[in-house]
Amino acid sequence: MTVGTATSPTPPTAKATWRDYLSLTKPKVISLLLWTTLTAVFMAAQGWPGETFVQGLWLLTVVSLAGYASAGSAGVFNMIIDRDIDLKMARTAQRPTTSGLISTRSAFIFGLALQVLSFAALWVWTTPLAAWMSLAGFFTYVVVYTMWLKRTTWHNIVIGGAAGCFPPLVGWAAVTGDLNLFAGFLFAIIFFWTPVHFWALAMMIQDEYKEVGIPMLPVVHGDRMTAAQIGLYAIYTVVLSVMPVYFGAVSWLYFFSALALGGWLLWLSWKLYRYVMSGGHPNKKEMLPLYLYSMLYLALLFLAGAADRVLLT
Ligand code: HEM
Ligand SMILES: CC(C)=CCC/C(C)=C/CC/C(C)=C/COP(=O)(O)OP(=O)(O)O
Repeated sequence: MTVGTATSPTPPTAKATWRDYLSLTKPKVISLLLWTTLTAVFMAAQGWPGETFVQGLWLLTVVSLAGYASAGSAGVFNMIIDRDIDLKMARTAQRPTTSGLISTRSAFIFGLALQVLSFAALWVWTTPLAAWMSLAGFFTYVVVYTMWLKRTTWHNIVIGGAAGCFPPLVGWAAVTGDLNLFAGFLFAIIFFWTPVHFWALAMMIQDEYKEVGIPMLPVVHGDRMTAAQIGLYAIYTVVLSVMPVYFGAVSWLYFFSALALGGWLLWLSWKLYRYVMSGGHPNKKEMLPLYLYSMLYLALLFLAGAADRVLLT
């Protein structure tokens, strides 16, 4: 997490570098989004995703670059739309769109170019459905979450969080040109995981959200309600994560991994719930483990899914 301090706009003489443009794409967040895309490629292919080594490598390269460009473009538009509130929060005040280092016009052209290139590349070199799925993710994040829900309701990240569920569908559709029930489970797992991931963080930085009037759950309904909702969503996530085993889509390797990983997610959520219910105040020491583990959880769960389907199913 980057923690900065609000500063005045950068002088117009300062020149943006490629690193500044890269930062608009939210690279760290994308790394996990892309991981869910690439592991889904292997889950769909149930092996190397091509008839020859080169074919598979080509598909992985296209999906990685186009997936990055699409999610990156969504990040760029998010930073353009949110530049007024980003300027007022220490965590986001240094962004090139808020400091004025990159103009709105340049950011817009950059974001649009990334999205157009990504859509075309997925369409031409993978499948049209993969291109549509990435556009759906982009639309959900930029329009549904950022423009509509983020500033209006605490349900913002539950509904808007659907954006982050599209990357595995992009990977799956890139291989098969189709979607199935298992791909639907991958979508659902991320859908229910997102509130656990985000609300743990939102509790820590709720003062900033409050100051800029963003109605995140801890701001609107307090810590107890947030801790309870985190617990509920953690239960949904773990239950959903083991369900594909029942349908025979994955086997024991995934099953035991999902149980172990999920067990720890439940334990950390329970610990947080107990702490908050006993009157404890949200702080880094208490919230950080769940926030950080949530990301490891998702990464390892998807890895287990890919390993299982490639080696065993
Ligand atoms: C609407 C849904 C989501 C919201 C509101 C959200 C919000 C956030 C926020 C505010 C941060 C802190 C970033 C920072 O410190 O600048 C963060 C970090 C992160 N998020 Fe999410 N997130 C969401 C969904 C996702 C999804 C679906 C993924 C990947 C599958 C993801 C992966 C990450 C990663 C890897 C980080 C760590 C980034 C870092 O260390 O800088 N997030 N998230
Ligand atoms: C397939 C495809 C294109 C998917 C896009 C999915 C996507 C980009 C999800 C991002 C989730 C995320 C970082 C939310 C934080 O936004 P925020 O505005 O609450 O965070 P901030 O305050 O750090 O800007």
